[in-house]
Amino acid sequence: MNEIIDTVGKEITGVLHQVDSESVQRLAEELNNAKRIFVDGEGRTGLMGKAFAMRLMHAGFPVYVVGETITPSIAAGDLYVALSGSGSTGGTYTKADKAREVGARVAAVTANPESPLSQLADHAVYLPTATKKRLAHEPDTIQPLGNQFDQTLHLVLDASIIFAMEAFKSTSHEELKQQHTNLE
Ligand SMILES: O=C([C@H](O)CO)[C@H](O)[C@H](O)COP(=O)(O)O
Repeated sequence: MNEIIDTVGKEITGVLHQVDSESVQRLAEELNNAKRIFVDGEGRTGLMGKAFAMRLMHAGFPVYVVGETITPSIAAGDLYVALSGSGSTGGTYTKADKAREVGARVAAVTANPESPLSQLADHAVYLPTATKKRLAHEPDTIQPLGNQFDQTLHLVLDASIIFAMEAFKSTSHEELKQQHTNLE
């Protein structure tokens, strides 16, 4: 068991060292410049998106998760954050396309820089990880399906919030705590 935990940790550390930090910094700038932020992704990728959206809300960003009951329509000046390891998931691509059509900006986080989503996005962060597709350029992994992408996604998105908080908001831990639900 120790060996598995150790290998998973090494996989993620290795990938994180290859992420272009400037592209993550630019994502943080996109978050800060957006009128409102709409986070989207399917399956486990979408679950990482929900964790990201929750923390953005605590940090004071106007954010929605696409598909949730009270999410309004997207408009010009907003940012659609499209999360997809493959970059080819139909629903995410179609919604990104729609978001651009109405004048919103699109930021993608994906493991495939050649994917349709990467081509469409105004800004893309590339995570050089293994996905469920197991494409030729993807690294080896002991983990199933898109675990390596999902884990890296979670850490990189959290890092982008920390950067945005430090650079643009100076939000204190106490302020974040104030935003945390008190209905639990
Ligand atoms: O749920 C998923 C699957 O378990 C892979 O780990 C994916 O996140 C879902 O299928 C969406 O795929 P991508 O758009 O390629 O991230």
